[in-house]
Amino acid sequence: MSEPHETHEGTPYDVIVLGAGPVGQNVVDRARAAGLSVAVVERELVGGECSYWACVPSKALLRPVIAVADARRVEGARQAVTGRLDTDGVFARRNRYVTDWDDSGQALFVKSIGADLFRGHGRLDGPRRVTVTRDDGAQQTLTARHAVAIATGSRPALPDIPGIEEARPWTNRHGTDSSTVPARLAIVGGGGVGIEMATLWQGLGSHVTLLARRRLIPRMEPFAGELVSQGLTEAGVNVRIGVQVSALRRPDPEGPVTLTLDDGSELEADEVLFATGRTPATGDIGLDTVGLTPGSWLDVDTTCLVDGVEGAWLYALGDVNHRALLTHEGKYQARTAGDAIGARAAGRPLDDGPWGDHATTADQHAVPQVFFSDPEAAAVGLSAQQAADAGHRVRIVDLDFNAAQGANLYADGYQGHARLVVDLDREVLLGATFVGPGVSELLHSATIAVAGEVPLKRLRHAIAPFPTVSEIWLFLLAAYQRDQENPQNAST
Ligand SMILES: Cc1cc2nc3c(=O)[nH]c(=O)nc-3n(C[C@H](O)[C@H](O)[C@H](O)COP(=O)(O)OP(=O)(O)OC[C@H]3O[C@@H](n4cnc5c(N)ncnc54)[C@H](O)[C@@H]3O)c2cc1C
Ligand SMILES: NC(=O)c1ccc[n+]([C@@H]2O[C@H](COP(=O)([O-])OP(=O)(O)OC[C@H]3O[C@@H](n4cnc5c(N)ncnc54)[C@H](O)[C@@H]3O)[C@@H](O)[C@H]2O)c1
Repeated sequence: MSEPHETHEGTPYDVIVLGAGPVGQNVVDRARAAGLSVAVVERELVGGECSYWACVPSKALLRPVIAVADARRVEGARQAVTGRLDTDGVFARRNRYVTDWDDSGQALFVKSIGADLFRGHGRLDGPRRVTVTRDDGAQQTLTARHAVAIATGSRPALPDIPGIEEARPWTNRHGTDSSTVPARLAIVGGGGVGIEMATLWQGLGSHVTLLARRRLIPRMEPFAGELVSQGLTEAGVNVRIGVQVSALRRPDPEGPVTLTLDDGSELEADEVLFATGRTPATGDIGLDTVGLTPGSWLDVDTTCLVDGVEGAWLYALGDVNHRALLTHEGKYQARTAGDAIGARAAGRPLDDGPWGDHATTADQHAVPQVFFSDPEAAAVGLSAQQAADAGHRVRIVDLDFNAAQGANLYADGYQGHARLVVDLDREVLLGATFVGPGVSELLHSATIAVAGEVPLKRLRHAIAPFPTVSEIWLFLLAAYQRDQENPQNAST
């Protein structure tokens, strides 16, 4: 296998990666660790959406909002919170975390692991070939001996509503890079982006109206959306569920935007932010040259090889395969596929059975997700409904946090709710959901229990330290045991 720095125009690389977001960089890293030469193509910033306009800036902006809300829940600390958030300080902190949208540090990392970075727009040009078009129009063709990995991510999906262009809506981009606080912000969409943006912009001083056509964060247990809606309302957000936007107008580009809702009413705001889902960034990457449909999500097998492409050379990782649009899931796929690429290139047998080194089994069973709203909502595995739909015989264990003695030292009047979904046939966890302040750090324990299929009989020996939020486990497992002893009182 060749050393990357000996590579020159015309000499094939072992692997070409399209997109240097978190997912692209992880597959580069694993392929390099396998001794393969790697070229990575990036058209914008090395680090991707996650580093500059999604996970990192949103969490950097949310943290001060949540820190103040947490202090207000503690007698003695509450009295010290006397002013408003210093928005200049909050934006300066965000700017540090996104390194002022300068990607030289991440570019240096890519080069430091021995990959060649090509700046420009990458497109497939038939099997194992990629053309790179630079901003100045210059083109270069790269070829791959073993694999091409597509990690081009996703873009905001905007609905086709009259007036949407004229309204110049914010998406996750301005929602995370703005350094001005709109006096009135309308947010359309009640998924993860919608609730996090509502939490942070209301916290920074905007009057936010959140418009959702159905319940909030619908992929989690229904109580998660209800508690988040309650928290947003208490923070001052106008949460409107069951409404749709039917038209927008903004005749003066510098003036307010007016939303017409499907009940005939109108809403005026200084900015409108659309958080209505994502579309794959696969529209202009040459998919047609390898028999695939441009603009489609890419279905993959357990090693992340794209379905329907001959020769085991094309991989799709991260948002583009639509398995779970989360950075940590994409990075897991990238580590797994990177190792599979290495094994295939070396002619070694694959370990791609369930939970094998070259299988992304957790994508099907144990996807953890945290929404950093106030309260936080954290879940892994199946909801009760998903478990029932999948035909499992389940027991549901519910707990209000005020019953969890050790946990409630965390905040005065500590509020929240947890649910376990137990597979009664195997007595293992299928899923867990926690909603409340500080629960994000609780989730990994549940992920271990779900991915490890830890028997509940053994889980009760995993002792939670007193007095921590983890004592929620103690009360959940005790409730399960009580239900087993008195099944007539239990929820199934
Ligand atoms: C507001 C917001 C908050 C989020 N918060 C979280 C969170 O807290 N935790 C979490 O896990 N997930 C979060 N997500 C989801 C997360 O951002 C994505 O799952 C993640 O960015 C996917 O990584 P990726 O590498 O697949 O794609 P991206 O991060 O989108 O990176 C893709 C890269 O490919 C490049 N590219 C695209 N096309 C080409 C081409 N043709 N040629 C060359 N380069 C190309 C792009 O420029 C980009 O740099 C959030 C999303 C949003 C919108
Ligand atoms: N902390 C995190 O992990 C985090 C935070 C934010 C986003 N994300 C991920 O990023 C991805 C994108 O998030 P998102 O919130 O944009 O998408 P989403 O798919 O989670 O939610 C979009 C919401 O918009 C609604 N919607 C769609 N079209 C609409 C329309 N025309 N009018 C009104 N509502 C409409 C949908 O019903 C849905 O509830 C998600 O997969 C999410 O998990 C993760």
